[in-house]
Order: sequence, then C-alpha cells, then structure tokens
Amino acid sequence: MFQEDEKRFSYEDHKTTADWLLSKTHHRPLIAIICGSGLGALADSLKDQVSFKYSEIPNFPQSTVHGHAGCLIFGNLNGKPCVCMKGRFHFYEGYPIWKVTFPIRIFHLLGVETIIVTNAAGGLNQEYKVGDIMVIKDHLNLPGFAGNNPLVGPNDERFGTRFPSMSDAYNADLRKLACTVGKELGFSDFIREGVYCVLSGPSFETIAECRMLNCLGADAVGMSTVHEVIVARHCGLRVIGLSLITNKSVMEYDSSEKPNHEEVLETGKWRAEQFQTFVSTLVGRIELNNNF
Ligand SMILES: O=P(O)(O)O[C@H]1O[C@H](CO)[C@@H](O)[C@H]1O
Ligand SMILES: Nc1nc2[nH]cnc2c(=O)[nH]1
Repeated sequence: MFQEDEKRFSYEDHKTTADWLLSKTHHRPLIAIICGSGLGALADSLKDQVSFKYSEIPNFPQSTVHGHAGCLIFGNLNGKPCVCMKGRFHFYEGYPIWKVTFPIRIFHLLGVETIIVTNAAGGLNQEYKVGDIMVIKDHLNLPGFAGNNPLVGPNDERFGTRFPSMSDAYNADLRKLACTVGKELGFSDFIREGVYCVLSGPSFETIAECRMLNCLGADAVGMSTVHEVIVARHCGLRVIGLSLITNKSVMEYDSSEKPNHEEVLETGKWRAEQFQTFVSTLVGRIELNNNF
C-alpha cells in the first residue's frame, strides 16, 4: 500500500485528466453512471454521444474484465447531460484501491452532482430472484474492516474532509424516487431495497461465507461499488446504487449450483431492456443544479 502511495495521483493530476476531457467535448455532465458487469448497453442509449477509449484518456486505468468495454461516453439521457463509464475497475484486477476510484474524482471535477452506480451481484437474501433489481440502502465494506478503504493515505481537503460520514451514503430521496419510478413502470415485482456487501474477489464466495454475510445483514454480494461510493461521498456527490441480482448465492451444501461470470453476463443481457428503461426514467426525474 505504501509503495503505491508514492505514485498516487495528485490533485493536479486529476485536474489534468478533467481539463483534457473538458477540452475534447462540449458536454458538461451533471449525472455520472457506472455500468456494472454486463450492463454496458445502458451507455448505448445516450444521445449525441462523444466517446473516449480509456486508453486515450490521460492517467486513466484500463478495463481488463470481460463485460467491461473500457470507454467513457458523454451524452444526453432522457434530456439530462450524463457521462457513462462503460466498464469499471476492480481491486481484484490488481489496481490499488485509489486507482479503482480515480474516475469518481474526475466526475466531481467535471461538475457532476449525482452518480448512479450499478453492479451485478449475487443474491444472498433468500427471497430474491435472479433478475431482481435491488436499490442499495446501505453497504458493508468488508475489505474496509482490514484497512482497505480508498481514503487511506494523505487527505487532500480540496476533495473532501478527513472523516466523511457514511450513514447517509445512499441518498434517501433518490432511493424513494427509484422505488416510485419502479412502481410507475410496473416493475414492483422485481424491485427490492437492500444492503450490498463488497468482497475483494475474484473468487466467488464459499457456502459458509454466504451464510455468514447473510447473517451479518447483507442482501447481495459483489466485488465493486462500495469503494466508488465512499470516494463519491467524500467529494460531495449524491449517490444512488442499483444491483442487478444476476445469480443466487449458493447457501446449501447439497446444491450443485456454482456462480460463474457467464451467468452474470447472461442475466445482464436478459434484463437489459428493463434495466435501461428504469435508469433512463430515473435520470429523467432527477432534479439537478444543486436542487437537493
Ligand atoms: O460489480 P460489477 O462490476 O458489476 O461485476 C460483478 O460481476 C463480476 C463477477 O461476475 C465481478 O466483477 C462483480 O463485482
Ligand atoms: N462476489 C460476488 N460477486 C458477484 N457478482 C455477480 N454475482 C456475484 C456473486 O455471486 N458474488
């Protein structure tokens, strides 16, 4: 961790990336969207697109996971100026945790106010079905218990305070709005609200781990999102998180089920249209310009 600290990007490095992007596009996004595994189709619905491969953006890491295309797309979604990450970075790819969350501070410097963080997750809650969309109410940062928090290291006050609160990480108004929009779209049967737990991955959970996480109060488990949310809250972004339950976590020793990435991507494809409609309707209804 400390070796990596030496190469940590400074505030000025972040500015370089943000200014480069602002100089290359006329878009001025107020909403950022991170597409989870298999959910990249969401980005394709942006109108008037300006797209950058991660490899051409100064300081940007590269996507290495199947189902994460690796481009940053600017455009309008349902009339709102958005920027969309088609592909995110994960700790298990070998990136230090501050690099995983690097784009979040770029969004802040671009003028983004609200971030929609999506992911594919395993369903620990026994009432959840594959294809359910869980509005994230709260999270468990298990790697954080062992010191893996993206804010570890020197704090630059220009981004945020040393000790940010996380009791209000997932904005209550936006969660309410998501549930209302879900009802209006007739999606109530598969919209849930629950707690997301992050693990480092890349191995999926054992049966004992799934049982433990469920006892701890987690409804869904994944390998992303939480670090991004912590950094987003640190720099004052308003957050809404959405998990697509792509598989049921295996909780019984006589089960022959095994979680796998192909199933995760398949569920993403299967629910893509409704997921897109849900996010796009939500975006259309989000109030902007610090009106919160
Ligand atoms: O969280 P996202 O990026 O949606 O991806 C989830 O799906 C992958 C496992 O299939 C892991 O990367 C897990 O975190
Ligand atoms: N850790 C974890 N990540 C996932 N991403 C999608 N499904 C799963 C899962 O079952 N476990």
